[in-house]
Amino acid sequence: MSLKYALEKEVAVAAVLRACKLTSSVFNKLVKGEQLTKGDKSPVTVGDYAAQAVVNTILANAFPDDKVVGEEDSSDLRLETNSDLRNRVVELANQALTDDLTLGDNVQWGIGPGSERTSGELMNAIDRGNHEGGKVGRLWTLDPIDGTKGFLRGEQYAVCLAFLVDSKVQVGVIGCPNLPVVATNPDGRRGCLLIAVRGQGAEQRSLDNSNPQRLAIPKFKDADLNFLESVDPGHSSHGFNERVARILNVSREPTRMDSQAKYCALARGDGAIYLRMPVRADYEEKIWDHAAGCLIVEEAGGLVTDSCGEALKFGLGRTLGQNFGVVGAGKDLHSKVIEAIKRAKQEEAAENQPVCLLWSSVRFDMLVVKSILLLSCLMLPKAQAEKIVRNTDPQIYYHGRWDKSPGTWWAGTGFKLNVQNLRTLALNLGPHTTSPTVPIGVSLDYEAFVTVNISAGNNVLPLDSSESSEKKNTVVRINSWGWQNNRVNLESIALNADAKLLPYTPSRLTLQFIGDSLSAGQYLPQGVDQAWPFLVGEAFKAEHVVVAQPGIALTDIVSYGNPRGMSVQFFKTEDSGYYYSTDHNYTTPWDFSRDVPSPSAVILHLGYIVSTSEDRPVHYLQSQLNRANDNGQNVPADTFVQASTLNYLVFLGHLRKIYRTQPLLILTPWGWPQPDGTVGYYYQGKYEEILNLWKAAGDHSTYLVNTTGWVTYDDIFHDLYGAGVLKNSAKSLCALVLLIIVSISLPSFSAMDVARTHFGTEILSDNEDDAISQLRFGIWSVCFYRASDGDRFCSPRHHGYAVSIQSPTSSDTATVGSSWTRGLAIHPVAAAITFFALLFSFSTHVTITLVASLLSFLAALLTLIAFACDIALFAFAKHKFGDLDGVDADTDTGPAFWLTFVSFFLLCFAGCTVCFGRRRARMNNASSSYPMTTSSTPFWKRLRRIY
Ligand SMILES: Nc1ncnc2c1ncn2[C@@H]1O[C@H](COP(=O)(O)O)[C@@H](OP(=O)(O)O)[C@H]1O
Ligand SMILES: [Mg+2]
Repeated sequence: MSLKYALEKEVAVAAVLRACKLTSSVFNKLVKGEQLTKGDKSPVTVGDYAAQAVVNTILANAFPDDKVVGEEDSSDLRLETNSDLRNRVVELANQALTDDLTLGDNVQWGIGPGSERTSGELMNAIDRGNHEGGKVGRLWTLDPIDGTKGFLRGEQYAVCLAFLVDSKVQVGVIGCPNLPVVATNPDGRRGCLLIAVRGQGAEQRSLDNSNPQRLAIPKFKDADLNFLESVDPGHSSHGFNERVARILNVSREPTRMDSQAKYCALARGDGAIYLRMPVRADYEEKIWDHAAGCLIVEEAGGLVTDSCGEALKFGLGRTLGQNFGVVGAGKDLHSKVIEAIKRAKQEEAAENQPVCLLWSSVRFDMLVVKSILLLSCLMLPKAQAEKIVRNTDPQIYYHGRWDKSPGTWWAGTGFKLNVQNLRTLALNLGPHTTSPTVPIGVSLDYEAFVTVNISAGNNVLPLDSSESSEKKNTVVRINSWGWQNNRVNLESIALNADAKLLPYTPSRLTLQFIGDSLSAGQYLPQGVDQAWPFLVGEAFKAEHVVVAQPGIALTDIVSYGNPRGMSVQFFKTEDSGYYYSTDHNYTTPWDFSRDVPSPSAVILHLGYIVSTSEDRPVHYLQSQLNRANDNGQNVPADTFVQASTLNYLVFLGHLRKIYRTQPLLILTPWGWPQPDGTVGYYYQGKYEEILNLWKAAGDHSTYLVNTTGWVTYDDIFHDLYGAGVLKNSAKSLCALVLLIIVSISLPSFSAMDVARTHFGTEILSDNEDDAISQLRFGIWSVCFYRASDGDRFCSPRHHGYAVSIQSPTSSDTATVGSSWTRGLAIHPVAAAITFFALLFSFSTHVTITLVASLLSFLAALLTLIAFACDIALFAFAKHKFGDLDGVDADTDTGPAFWLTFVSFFLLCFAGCTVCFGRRRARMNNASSSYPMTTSSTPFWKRLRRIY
């Protein structure tokens, strides 16, 4: 019978010893050029690669089914430009693998003379370390050279290998080629091997695998306490350690060394406390940097946790996720350190108060000043420390497509949070954030989205915390709404310290939309947040993902600046840039497994962008605005459906591989409405053809949604191209011209009379000596036509004129007094108001167009009153002259009468167009809240509207 994990321990020891021999030999011979800089700016040498190749080769032979999480991967090494480096790695690895067998070695582990591997085999061996880790099963984690910077300086580094079962470390082996065997004799023999198996204790051997010694952490007297910390201040906060040291009365200087050699030193009692507090909020500790050391310390009688006292979580993947900081110490001391860390955090928060900062900077000899400042500092409410939520926190509910940076990709991409006791919220954004700002929509508790502009760095969102009450939950929804080139590179989220992040419960209905500019919300004041897919998603209270971009074609062609069509872009993107940046390449497949929950239905609206110009007539406004290139990409209908490699049917096929059972809803494009009310449809009949072919291929959960007649001219062009504004302004303009002509009236325009009377008999008027045959009523004067020669004579221009007619047979007279003509002056007033309505109607601002609308209605009302005056004058004159003795009079309405009538209707229509015709206004209504939250009454009613 053998002890548990004896074989794993033996294999790990053999592998680490060979790797140590390799790395020690390489150090002395390392030449310029034998090192690379990784993406995270950390160095990696031929030693790191070769050591990983050796250890992984041994593990693959001994335990072929075991998974490995290793620090390095071979992608850089495989590049042709790095062939020298690769050859060197192969040479070093083969030297180590073929070295003679020593005691305990087994030839079946792929070692010993004759065990050379090819370059390809060794590269593959390195990449066996690419496993993502996880909670269950057997797993190894390897850091081939931990503390690479120390290694390059010739100081401490370590080869670290740990074996885990179901995320618990069972075996840990660390080789430290430069660690003195006895700490008190730093110039003595160097090279230690530390080994621990869970439940079996920890031991140290020398690097020739001899001289085993059991390890036990000693009890430290207060005076002997000291810290073990990283050399690199970018890896662990030296300042915070100093603060904790002060609280614990630690007087000894900290021991700084690179790598997990610190854990070894702790397990041997060379130092008392391992403390590693994060410097960067977004950095997550890697499992290979802690697993082996953690077990060695624990088996030596110590405890390793995060800075809150929580166990380190090795089952989350390649990192420790949310574990914040790492603390290791003997069991008795550990709880004191955690307590001291807590106090240090509070102190740090309090010192963020300016008064406290002042206090700490005043010299001690200014005792009075210092005392006053201290008192004020203590009396001030404690500054709120922040709770930093990293972008990898599983409680962040991401939606849409995020690239690796991580950055939002398509419009509408964002995240949701469910926060208890929320008071402050700041977004820390990385350098990939679009400059200078990105507009985001923010909605609290399903209220309407409000726009906030944010940029790289720290962005405090303007929440109104006045209504805060403890223990309430707030659902925060945030998304980037810009329809193009708007990326939010989320590094972390800062909440008030006492806020608690809870899981967000997504709606059971999730809709995936795929579309183009109309779906992306191009030109809408709030982009995709006002576009149809977003509104549909909101109306259904669904989670929704919009994958849409202006000008995007279905087929793989260059289209309006998009180098690839949707049939490529839907599935792939690059990971750290946008089209307009140089690193755009569409090579990284999207990870669809992150779509949780996966969509209940997929809704497609594609086709317009690629259609032929015959199918889609150039619309009225386009021709007006001379947008010459916007007449389709001329993809023939048959190609669109089938025949080329990236067409609708192939696209559906690719979609089906991801969305195996979900209904696919194919919307026929809305069509292109013309001002005359007709709609130009394109690819007519082709969508039915697609569906039939698709069904014939065996798919029966795809449906056609025929949108014929759904969209009219007003729906599209009011807001998109300002057509509504033009149409509306045109009505006001016509009304204005008519009213001005009417207002000028007689005598300037002889035909612009409100009413006119023809006399069959020659009669006399007060105003004219000769007999007259006709008179015309204008706004400012009356004109007479002489019976003898037809000449015209007008009364002087006057506001409120009068006219009298005498009966030729009696002394009877008929008078139209000034009270009947005075009211006609309302015509120019209506014209003036119409002028202002016209001016305001050119604006696209909602409030101003509303004012334009009101002014149009006011002008219409005045025109109506003017028209009533016209009617009254006409009716009175007809009655008065008709009743006159012996007079044959025929009174009729004049052109001004009817122009006033037409102006009234034009103004009514102009007012209605602005008020009711705006698609934007309807969209705003449709985006009202969707109260599906589980929390009771929302307590943050809305964002403070200060932006
Ligand atoms: N910002 C950061 N914060 C904490 N640790 C970091 C870090 N950047 C890199 N590291 C890790 O710190 C390790 C070294 O730890 P130490 O500072 O204790 O020697 C590095 O291991 P490698 O040297 O294997 O890359 C690396 O994994
Ligand atoms: Mg490391």
